[in-house]
Amino acid sequence: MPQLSDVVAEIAAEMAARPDRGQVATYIPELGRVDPNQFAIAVALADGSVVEGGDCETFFSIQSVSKVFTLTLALGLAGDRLWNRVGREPSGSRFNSIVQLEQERGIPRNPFINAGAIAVTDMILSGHQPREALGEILRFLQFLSNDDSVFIDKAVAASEERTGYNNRALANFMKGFGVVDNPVEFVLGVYFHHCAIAMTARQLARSGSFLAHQGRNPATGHSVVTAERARRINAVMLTCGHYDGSGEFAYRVGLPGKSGVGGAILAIVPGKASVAVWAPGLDAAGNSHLGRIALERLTARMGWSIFGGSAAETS
Ligand SMILES: NC(=O)CC[C@H](N)C(=O)O
Repeated sequence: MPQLSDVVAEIAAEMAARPDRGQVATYIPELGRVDPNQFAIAVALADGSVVEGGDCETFFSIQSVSKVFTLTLALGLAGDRLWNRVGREPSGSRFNSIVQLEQERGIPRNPFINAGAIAVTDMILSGHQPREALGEILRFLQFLSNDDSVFIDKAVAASEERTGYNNRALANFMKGFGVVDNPVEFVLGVYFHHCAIAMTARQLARSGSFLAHQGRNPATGHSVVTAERARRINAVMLTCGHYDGSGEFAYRVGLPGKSGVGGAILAIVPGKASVAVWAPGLDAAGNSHLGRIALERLTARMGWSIFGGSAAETS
C-alpha cells in the first residue's frame, strides 16, 4: 500500500502542473474572478490528523457542498418527513434545471439539485428569522470543522443575489405548488448566503468526517447524527451529489461525493477518511474538473473505491 502522504503530494504536484483546468463559473460574477490555477487537497483521517497538499490555507466558496450540511440540519429538524417534500432519486438534469418540477408537482427530485436544496433551506427557515437560520447553518459548520474562522463571503452572496433569476424561478414555482412555506425572498436570502460560506480544504475535510465515521466526528468526539443517518446521507451523495455527472463520478472515483460550482468536492471514504479537494475550473456538468481527476487518482492509488479493487491499480 503506498503512503498516503506521498500520494497526496504527487496528486498536488500533478494538478498544479496540468494545463487543462476547466472553466470557472461566471454566472455568479464574483466566482468568475477566482484564479483557476489553484488546487488544494485535504484528507481527514480517523485519528483526527489531516494530510494536505496544495493551497490548503486558501478560503473558497463551498457553494453546493453546503447542501450536505443543510440536508443534515433539516433531517435533524424534520426527520423522515423531509422526504415528503423532496425526493431522493438522481435527476439526470443540470443542477439548476426546472423541467421536472412541473411534471412532478413541485417536488424536487433530490436535496442536492438547486430546487431540492431551496426546499430544504425553507424547512430550516420555518419558525425562525432568516438571520437566525443562517446563523445556525454557519455555526454548524464552525462546530463540525472545529474552527470559528469559517465565514460567509458577503460579496459572493450579493453577487448571486443580483443574478439569481433562475433560482428565483425555481423557488416561485415550488411556492406555487405549496412546497415552499416561507416568503420566497427570505428563503433565497438564506440559500444564497449558505452557498457563499467560505472555508479552507482542511476545514471542509474535517467537516465531513462525521459521514466517514458512522455519524461521529473522530477529531472532536462529537456525535453529529446516527450511523444510519450518516449512511443514508452518503447514499444520496453517491447517487445525486454530482447532478447529471453522478454516474461518471461513481464510475471513475467510486465514493459518495458532493460538488459545488466554486470548484470544491467533498468525498467520503466510509470508515477511513473525509476528503476535500478544490480546483475552481469546472467541467460541462458544473463539477470541478481537476477535483474529480484528483479524487480518481486518490482512490485508484489507495484502493479506496467503495466498490472494491486493490491499491495502485492504473485507471
Ligand atoms: N452547483 C452549485 O454549486 C450551485 C450553487 C449556486 N449557489 C446556485 O444556486 O446556482
